[in-house]
Amino acid sequence: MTPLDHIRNFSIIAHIDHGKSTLADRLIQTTGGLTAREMSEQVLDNMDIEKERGITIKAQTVRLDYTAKDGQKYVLNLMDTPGHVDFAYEVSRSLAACEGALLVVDASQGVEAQTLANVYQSIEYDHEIVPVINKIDLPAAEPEKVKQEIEEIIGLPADDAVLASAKSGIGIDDILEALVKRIPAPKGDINAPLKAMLVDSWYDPYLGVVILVRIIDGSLKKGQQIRFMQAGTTHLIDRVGCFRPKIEILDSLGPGEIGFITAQIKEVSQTAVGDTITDAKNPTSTPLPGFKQVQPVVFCGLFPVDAADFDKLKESLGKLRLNDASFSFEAENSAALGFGFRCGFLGLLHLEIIQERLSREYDLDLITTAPSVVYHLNMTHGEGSIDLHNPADMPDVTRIDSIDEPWIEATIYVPDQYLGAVLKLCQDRRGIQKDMTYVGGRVQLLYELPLNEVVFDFYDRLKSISRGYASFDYHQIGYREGDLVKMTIMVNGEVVDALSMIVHRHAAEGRGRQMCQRMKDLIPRHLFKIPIQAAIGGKVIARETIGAMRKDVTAKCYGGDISRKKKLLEKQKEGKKRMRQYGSVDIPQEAFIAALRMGDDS
Ligand SMILES: Nc1nc2c(ncn2[C@@H]2O[C@H](COP(=O)(O)OP(=O)(O)OP(=O)(O)O)[C@@H](O)[C@H]2O)c(=O)[nH]1
Repeated sequence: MTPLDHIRNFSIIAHIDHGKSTLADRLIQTTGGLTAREMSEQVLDNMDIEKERGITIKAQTVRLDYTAKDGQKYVLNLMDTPGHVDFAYEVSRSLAACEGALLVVDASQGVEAQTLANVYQSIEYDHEIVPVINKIDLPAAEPEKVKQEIEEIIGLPADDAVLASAKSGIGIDDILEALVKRIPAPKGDINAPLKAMLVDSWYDPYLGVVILVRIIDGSLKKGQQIRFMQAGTTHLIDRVGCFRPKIEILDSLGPGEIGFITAQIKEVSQTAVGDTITDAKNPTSTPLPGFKQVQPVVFCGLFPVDAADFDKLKESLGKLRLNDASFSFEAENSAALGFGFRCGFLGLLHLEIIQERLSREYDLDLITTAPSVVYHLNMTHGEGSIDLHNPADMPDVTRIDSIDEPWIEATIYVPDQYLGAVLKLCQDRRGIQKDMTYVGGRVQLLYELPLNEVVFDFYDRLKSISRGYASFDYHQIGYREGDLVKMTIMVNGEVVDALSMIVHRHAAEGRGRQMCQRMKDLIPRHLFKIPIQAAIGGKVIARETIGAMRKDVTAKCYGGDISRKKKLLEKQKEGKKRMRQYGSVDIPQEAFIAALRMGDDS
């Protein structure tokens, strides 16, 4: 156990790509957590996808030993935090376990939307914040300008900001000293009953469920009976340890310390993040406030391209959920796509990551239906209100009084040469401008937007119209009534349930036309005409027709017998009739995928 005044708990907060993971690696290397040889690039990002995309998904904690210039030995607990908006809740829980934060800002980019969102959270937790201006090795670095931005935009003094390059190792010692000197030591009472925060948990194939804890009071050791206060369950601790980043087993964890425990727990779902862990026999009387439960906000259907893969998909989703309690799935049946699952995600990136892991790690070929948000339907005839997760399930309009949709408040930073395009994008997406401020050569925009307009492709569009320079962050601000309708797509008179979507009435026609055109290009000609229609209720708002392909059955009978020719033509007609009768149109899988991939030209 480390004495309280020799512990420092901190997280690193930054906008995506400003160098958090590189800095974390450098700190681990400098304090001897890993030798240079062991140091594979970015050890904290340990999932393949994280490495490839260069983003951090799961927050990790590493214990560092540091002998400061004052000759004292300190234990520094570093919590890595993810940078993407979809995972903002993980930032929040890591911050709750610390007393301070390193605020990393890229010297060539300056303060970005996420820097701001994260730093405000950190301020809410009363953290001591140490600004670090990273990447000063870059020729485009402008540390003085960035200091000014930190002061003007965030309102933090930046005189003593540390200038650093995580890549070339400049300023690393200064950062370590600043951590010891400026971040306060944790408080706690070893003699009080155990009180610890369940910070995070994940499934490890060798250890079972691993629980990351921050001890407030008391201590934790092997063989101790603990109770999760919120869940009301009791468990026997079988391991106590920390990450350096390699696992190290410890005798115990004391106040102020961060480490992990295992207690033969089989599923992550049994461990609620934010729960208070206490001693089963001598419990604390005051549990921690806990965290808000995260709710999936974006839903879509996942269907196997090959129907035989259904069981495999089910099993794979179950495995993924073991480690990610924030996504949900339940079986769904679509007339167009067969058996699949309706899945809920924290955002589009989360959706893409799960989708990619399913195809890469589990070798599954999938069709994803259009992502949708959760609508509140206020029903007539005293039926109350219901949550709609799947547009295909929308009840008859006569039973619906009004529809509420989720709204967000978005902060966008954009260099002023792209301002016009960004304003237009926000306007097109029904945005309401709340504020616009100039900071240096950039503009900070505050917009209220319906989430439904953002989930499709807003982020991608924003990046492409600003050549990657705009940054974006958002949080939900509640539900508002909207003039929303369900649009269905009919192919040959039959509703294709997988293509149903909820849209704003004014956008319906445009979207409908676009869908019909895409389907027209993608469905091959058949022996009969195929109308493709977009409709609201019974009313068709857009229509395309795929012309019939006339198979030249008579081609083979050159010359000769007219009666034989006639007979063949008759037969062909019959065939046509049968096709029409069944109403069966072969829609290739690519058609769904392409039709659902709106955006490229919307
Ligand atoms: N030139 C230079 N490049 C750096 C420095 N620090 C990080 N980088 C590079 O910047 C890119 C982003 O760094 P990461 O450490 O992955 O950024 P991050 O903030 O952890 O990103 P997320 O994990 O996605 O939130 C990488 O290509 C790094 O090699 C630096 O000091 N100088």
